[in-house]
Amino acid sequence: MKGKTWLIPMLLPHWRRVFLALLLSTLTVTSHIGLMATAAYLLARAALHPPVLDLMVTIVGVRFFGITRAVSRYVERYVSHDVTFRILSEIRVKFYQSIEPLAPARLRNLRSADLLRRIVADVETQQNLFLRVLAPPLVAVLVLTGYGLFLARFDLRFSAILAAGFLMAGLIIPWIFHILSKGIGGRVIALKAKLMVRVADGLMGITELIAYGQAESYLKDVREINEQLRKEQRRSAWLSALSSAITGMAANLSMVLVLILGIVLVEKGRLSGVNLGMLALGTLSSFEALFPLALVPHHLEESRAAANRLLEMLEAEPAVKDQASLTVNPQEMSLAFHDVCFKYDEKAPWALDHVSFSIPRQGKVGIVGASGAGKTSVVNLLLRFWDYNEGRIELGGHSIRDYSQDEACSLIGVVTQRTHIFNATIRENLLLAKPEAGDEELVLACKRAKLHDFIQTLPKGYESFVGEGGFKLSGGQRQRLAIARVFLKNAPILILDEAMEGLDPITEAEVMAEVDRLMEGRTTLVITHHLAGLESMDEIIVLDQGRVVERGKHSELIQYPGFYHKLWDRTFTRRVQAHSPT
Ligand SMILES: Nc1ncnc2c1ncn2[C@@H]1O[C@H](COP(=O)(O)OP(=O)(O)OP(=O)(O)O)[C@@H](O)[C@H]1O
Repeated sequence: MKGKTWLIPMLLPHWRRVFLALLLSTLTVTSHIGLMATAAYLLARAALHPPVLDLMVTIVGVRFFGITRAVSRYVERYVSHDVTFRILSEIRVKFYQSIEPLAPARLRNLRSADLLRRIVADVETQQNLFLRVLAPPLVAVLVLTGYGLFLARFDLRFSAILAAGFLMAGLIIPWIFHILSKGIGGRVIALKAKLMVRVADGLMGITELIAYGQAESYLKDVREINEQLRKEQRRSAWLSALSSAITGMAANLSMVLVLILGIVLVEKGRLSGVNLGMLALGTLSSFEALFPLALVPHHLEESRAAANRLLEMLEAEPAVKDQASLTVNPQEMSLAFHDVCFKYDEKAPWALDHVSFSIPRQGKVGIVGASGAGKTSVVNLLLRFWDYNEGRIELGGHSIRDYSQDEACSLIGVVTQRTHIFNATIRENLLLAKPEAGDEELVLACKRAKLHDFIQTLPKGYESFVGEGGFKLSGGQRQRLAIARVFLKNAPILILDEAMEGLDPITEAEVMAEVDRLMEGRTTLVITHHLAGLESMDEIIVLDQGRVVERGKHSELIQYPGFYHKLWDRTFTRRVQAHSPT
């Protein structure tokens, strides 16, 4: 039910425009009735050859209604779409504000195509709720009342025929089709979303699909979903067309009944013959108000399904709830994990199991471990993407739960192997870290990250576009851009999460110097598979399946026959092999 009514509170602040749109819509239908009725009356009167002057008022009436109909239709479309688009833009903002706190924890389960569909198509579908669901019944009631009163002046039975026709075409027929089309709108929305996700996934993985010879079977899957969608849409179109046709029949039937009653009344001398055509055509054209009602069930079902998908996101609980914020002194930036336990969901195993370590202000700690050991989970907790289950995490002596996510993030600079580079200019990519930074600051940060000289060689310098995901940059340049961002942000805590992963040894050695500079004066957490550079760490934590299995300085750990020793051995042997002559 909520999916049907949720838009109403959003309409209330725009009640003036909504009311005006309803009035204009009623005026359009009324003008149509007026045009047909006066035209019929004019023909009937003209057939009796009265003096032309007697017809003048009716001629003016035909012109008046003709013009009013066109103008009011235009203004009505303008006003109703204006109010609808205002509401749509409010929904978009509201939706974005609601999903922002859900990122990334609650959004991970959604495919990007599905999320995109919710943001774009499901929001767009909401325009039908006012234009095609709420407005038409109200206009129909106003027209029924107005024209019904007009007919009552001639004979109450005309009004009764009109009311019966409206009841049939406006209530009974839509209700029957509502039952017949139950679930179709929801299925169409769900299938469209599924198709979009499937196509987007396939396009992104097209190389793998071709390489593994799976393109044809994938395409078959897409075709199947498409076929299901086509069947549902065909059924929906068939029902809509049938419902419109039956509504048309109800309109014609009402006109015929009015005509029959009119003829009887004319014969009895209780109605002038010139009014016959006017009453019949007026009745027929009053059904214009009812034609949109035939599609109300279809649009209602679709808007409800789309609204439910939006509400699912709007009402989702963020993984981390922001508490009242503290004011902290960034100079005091120490970091500590005390017996922290964390799992991604209730049934999952512990990703971190009683993990403890601490980094004093400007200290350096390294975390190593095999894939899946829980290294990135430590970062996820520090950035407040997720909340931990047990223990305590402290930033600058305060529980991290006392910080809002924004505050926690503002204290931490992160360089990861997956740093996202936006399809924008170098300047815009840098400003992400500090939107208010001036040119001098940007240049200084890039000089410190050893990126400035490269930027100078580009024809457009800082205004150069770097392409999607920064594809116009090399791996080393992308990492340098990430480092420049952190220099710009100048956060007191630094996290290097596999920052050197994927770089060749020469680039790695070059970038390492910039990373060392970045670490100076910052509380640093280094997460890595590579042991290079860990000699300078105050402490190294070795994680295995979420548990701390070894800890100590590099010089201590290589003495102990454990995971670190093995990893060191392997790294050392690889280095020797790489440098020995073949
Ligand atoms: N978003 C997630 N939802 C559910 N489980 C997750 C999620 N991210 C990680 N995990 C699980 O938590 C555990 C720890 O993962 P984590 O990413 O922290 O390991 P890692 O040491 O960083 O691995 P890698 O070096 O491969 O990045 C793994 O078992 C992983 O499957």
